[in-house]
Amino acid sequence: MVRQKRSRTVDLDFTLRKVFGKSGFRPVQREVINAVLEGHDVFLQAATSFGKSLCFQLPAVLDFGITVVVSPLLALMNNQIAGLRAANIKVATINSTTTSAVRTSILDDLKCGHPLTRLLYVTPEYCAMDHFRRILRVIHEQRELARIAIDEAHCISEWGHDFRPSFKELNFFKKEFPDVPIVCCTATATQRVRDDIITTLALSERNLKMYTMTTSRPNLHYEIRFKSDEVDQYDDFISWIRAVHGRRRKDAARASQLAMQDERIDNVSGIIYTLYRKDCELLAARLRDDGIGAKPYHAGLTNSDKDAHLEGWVSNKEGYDVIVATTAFGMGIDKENVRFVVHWQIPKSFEGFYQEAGRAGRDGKASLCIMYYGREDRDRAAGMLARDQARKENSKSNKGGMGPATQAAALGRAKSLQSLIAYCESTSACRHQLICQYFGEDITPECEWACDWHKNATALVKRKEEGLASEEWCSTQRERGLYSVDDYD
Ligand SMILES: Nc1ncnc2c1ncn2[C@@H]1O[C@H](COP(=O)(O)OP(=O)(O)OP(=O)(O)O)[C@@H](O)[C@H]1O
Repeated sequence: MVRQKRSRTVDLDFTLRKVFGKSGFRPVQREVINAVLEGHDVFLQAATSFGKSLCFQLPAVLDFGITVVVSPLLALMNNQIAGLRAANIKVATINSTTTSAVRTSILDDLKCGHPLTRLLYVTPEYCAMDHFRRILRVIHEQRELARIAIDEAHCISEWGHDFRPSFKELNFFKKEFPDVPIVCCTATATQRVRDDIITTLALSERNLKMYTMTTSRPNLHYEIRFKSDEVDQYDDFISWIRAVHGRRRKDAARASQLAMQDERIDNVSGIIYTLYRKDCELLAARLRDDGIGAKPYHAGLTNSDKDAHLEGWVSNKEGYDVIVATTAFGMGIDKENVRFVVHWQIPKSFEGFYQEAGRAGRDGKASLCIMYYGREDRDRAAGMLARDQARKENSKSNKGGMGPATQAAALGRAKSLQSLIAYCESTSACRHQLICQYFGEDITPECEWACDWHKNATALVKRKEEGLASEEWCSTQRERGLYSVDDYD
C-alpha cells in the first residue's frame, strides 16, 4: 500500500545535512528516497559508490519504525555501521561476532515492539531463524516494521540457488508482511539477475519502482597488464608503486600539501585482490619486506586480525596502506581515498571484477584499476569454476537434480567468466564501453583517456602480443593438468 505523499523537502535536506553531514543530494537520490518514503518497493541499481546506502539509511532516520537491513558480508556490515555510529544514529547488528550480552540488549529492545534501534543489520541466515521471525511479527503488529532493505541484492540470485540458500528464503518477508516495503540495492545485475530477484522476493509490479542507472565510473582508469607464468609480475607492481611515491615526494607543492594535511607521502591507499589465501599472505609479507605497509585480509584470519587490518586501513594508519585480500573483502567496502585496485589474477566473474574495482576512487578522483591477466590464470579460473560447479551438483541439496533457476545461475556464472576473459583479451574497444555492454547498457560512456585502449590502442596490441603465453602452449599445459588449483576463498 502506497503511503500518502507529504511535503518533506525540508525534512530531507535538513536530515541530509544535520545527520549525514552532506551538503546536497546526488542525482536521483532524492527521487529514490521519496519513493522509499512513500512506501513503494524499490529496486535500485546504480554504479559502485553512487550512494545507494543513503537511499535506505536516510528514510530509516526520518521515518518512524525500524529498518531491517539484510547484508551478505560481515566486513560490509561493520563498515556501514561504523559510519552510522559516527553520525550518532541508533544502529545495531546481530551476527556471528556479536557478544551474547550485546545480543541480549538488542533483542530486548526489539522484543518490546517499539524499538529505539533505527537500523538493524543482519545476515540472510539470521532472517531464517524462528526466534528472529517471532520478534519481527511482534514489531510488525505494533506497526513499527518500517521496511526491509536488501543490500547487494544480486546475492539472492548469485548465491541463493546454492551455497547460501537463506537468500532465497527472504521471500518470507512478502509472505508474512505483504504491506512492508522492500528496498533492493545492487551495482551489478544483468536482466536475468534482476528478474530473478524480483520473482524470488515476490515484489509486485504494481507497487514497484525500478531505478536502473549506468554502471559507468568515468574516474576509474582501467588497464590490463598482460603476463605469463614465466614472469613475476611483482617487479612490475613494485616499480609502479615506488614511482608513485617518488612522484609525490618530488613534487614540492604536493609534498607540502600532504604535510599540511598531516598525510604521509607513502599513504597511497590501495587493494590487491588475489584468488588464493596463500598468495595473500606471501604477497603482503613480500611488500612489507620492500617497505610497503601491506596487510592480508582473508577468511582464514581470526576476526580480531581482520577487524584490526580493516580498521588500520580505513584510518590510514602507517603500515596499513595496502590491503592484500581475497574476495572476503569486496562488496560494499567504502573508503574514499582508495587510489588503486589491482587484480593479481583474473577473478572468477565479471561482477566480482566490477565490484572490486569499484572500491577505487569513491571520492570521485582519478584512480587506477589494474588487472594482471595471463592465459594460464584464465585456465585456472575456469578450472575453479568447473570444480565449484561439480561440487554443487554433487551436494546433498541437489540430489534430486538442479532446478531451472539453479541451472540458469550456473550458466550465468560460466557466461560471466567468459565475458570477463573477452574483456581482458579485447584490444579493440574502450574498457568502459565493454563494462557497460556486459550490464546491458546501450550507451557510449564517458572515457577521457581513462582506459588502456583510449590511451594507446597500438601499444595495447603490442603489449598483448609480447605479454601472453600462446594458446598452443596453454592447451598443451592444460592437457598435462598443470593448471590444477589449490583451495581458495
Ligand atoms: N549526497 C551525497 N553527498 C556526498 N557524499 C555522498 C552522498 N551520498 C552518498 N555519499 C557517500 O558516497 C560514498 C558511497 O556511498 P555508498 O557506500 O552508499 O555507495 P554504494 O552505492 O552502496 O556503492 P557500492 O555498490 O560500491 O557499495 C559514501 O562514502 C557516502 O557517504
